[in-house]
Amino acid sequence: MSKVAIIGVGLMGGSLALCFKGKPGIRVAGYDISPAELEKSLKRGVIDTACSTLEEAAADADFIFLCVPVGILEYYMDKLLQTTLKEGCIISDVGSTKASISKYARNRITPAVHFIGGHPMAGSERSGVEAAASHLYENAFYVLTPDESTPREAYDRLVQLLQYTKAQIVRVDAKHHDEIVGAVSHLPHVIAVALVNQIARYNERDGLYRSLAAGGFRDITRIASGHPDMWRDILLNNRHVLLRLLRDWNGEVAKFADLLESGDGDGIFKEFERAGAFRSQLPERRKGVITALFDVYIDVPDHPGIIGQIATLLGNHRINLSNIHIIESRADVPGVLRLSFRNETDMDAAIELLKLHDYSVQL
Ligand SMILES: NC(=O)c1ccc[n+]([C@@H]2O[C@H](COP(=O)([O-])OP(=O)(O)OC[C@H]3O[C@@H](n4cnc5c(N)ncnc54)[C@H](O)[C@@H]3O)[C@@H](O)[C@H]2O)c1
Ligand SMILES: O=C(O)C(=O)C[C@]1(C(=O)O)C=C[C@@H](O)C=C1
Repeated sequence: MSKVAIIGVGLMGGSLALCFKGKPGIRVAGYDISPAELEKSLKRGVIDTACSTLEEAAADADFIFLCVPVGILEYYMDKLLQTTLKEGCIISDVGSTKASISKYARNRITPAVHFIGGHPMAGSERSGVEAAASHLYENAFYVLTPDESTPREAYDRLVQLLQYTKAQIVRVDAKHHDEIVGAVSHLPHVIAVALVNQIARYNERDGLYRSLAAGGFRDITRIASGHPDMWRDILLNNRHVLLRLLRDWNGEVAKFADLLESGDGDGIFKEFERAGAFRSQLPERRKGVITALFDVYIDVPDHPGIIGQIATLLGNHRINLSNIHIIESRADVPGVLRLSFRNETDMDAAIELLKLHDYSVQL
């Protein structure tokens, strides 16, 4: 029997619990500061056992997931390291920033247990266990940030458990994660909130602003309804990255002001054209925009049936392909195919096989 302890059974923790609960050989224990939340998660069947203390949840656990706001991760890390944990226990988290908690853990962790930071790139503006769903992570990227001191065995064990989320695991350096996620998640939240507050200010003098706010405003501002506690912690934690991003953002806004001032229609057209082209390349059916690390690119000659041949070749060798995408396909140039795999093992096996069949493979 494996015991999984979820600390903070809200949207993210509750969704993880739902992925693991009822799976063969797994028991899910939950702890939350709010007895009401914990009671709800037990009633909803999200966890097997509700624990009234952190120590009770952590005792004998094989995996502990910290699913609390970023600002209290270090506090819980300390508390966990003061309790008796099972030898080989893996502590992970789902916090939206990774550099500080990874560094904090690295400086304190004892050899008997492991910390591997995590961040599923999925979520919503809602919070609490009512919003939890077993499919929340499906097809999303799930970042893990092990470092050079993380034993391979522990990393593999965590990846194995996370297969139940049906997410695509990507391994990223913690600082690199914070830079990219600062740009693709934290900055957009700041922009959405600032925009809503600007319009709310106009609406105070003329209520027609709110009435006429239609699809466009709703689409770009859904994320402005995120939980203030959670976002305060994230933004403060990643503030050095965000300050740099906001300076860049000011530049983008200033560029538009210049284009408008000079009446530069071509310039405006080009801005929209460039944005549309990039946006159309965002991964489909996925909930984040971090580049998959399990992608390979192959040059393919321009002849009919080539995609089928490659898919069949991989299929015959039981290598699971999660996506196939034609990047370039013109009569006068060789095509480029992007093959995506769910994990490193499949990707490595595919590279070996394709090279054996004389394909030119690039990572
Ligand atoms: N919401 C998202 O879209 C999203 C996505 C990815 C990662 N995250 C990260 O996941 C973490 C949890 O976010 P969430 O959206 O699940 O929030 P949530 O509010 O839905 O859940 C947090 C849970 O933690 C509990 N909690 C709060 N303080 C606690 C404490 N001191 N001790 C024990 N439990 C405590 C709350 O009662 C709640 O049940 C955050 O670190 C956040 O950055 C959120
Ligand atoms: O979809 C949303 O509502 C989210 O805000 C999810 C989102 C994101 O920005 O993509 C928000 C915070 C996370 O840490 C990860 C994902």
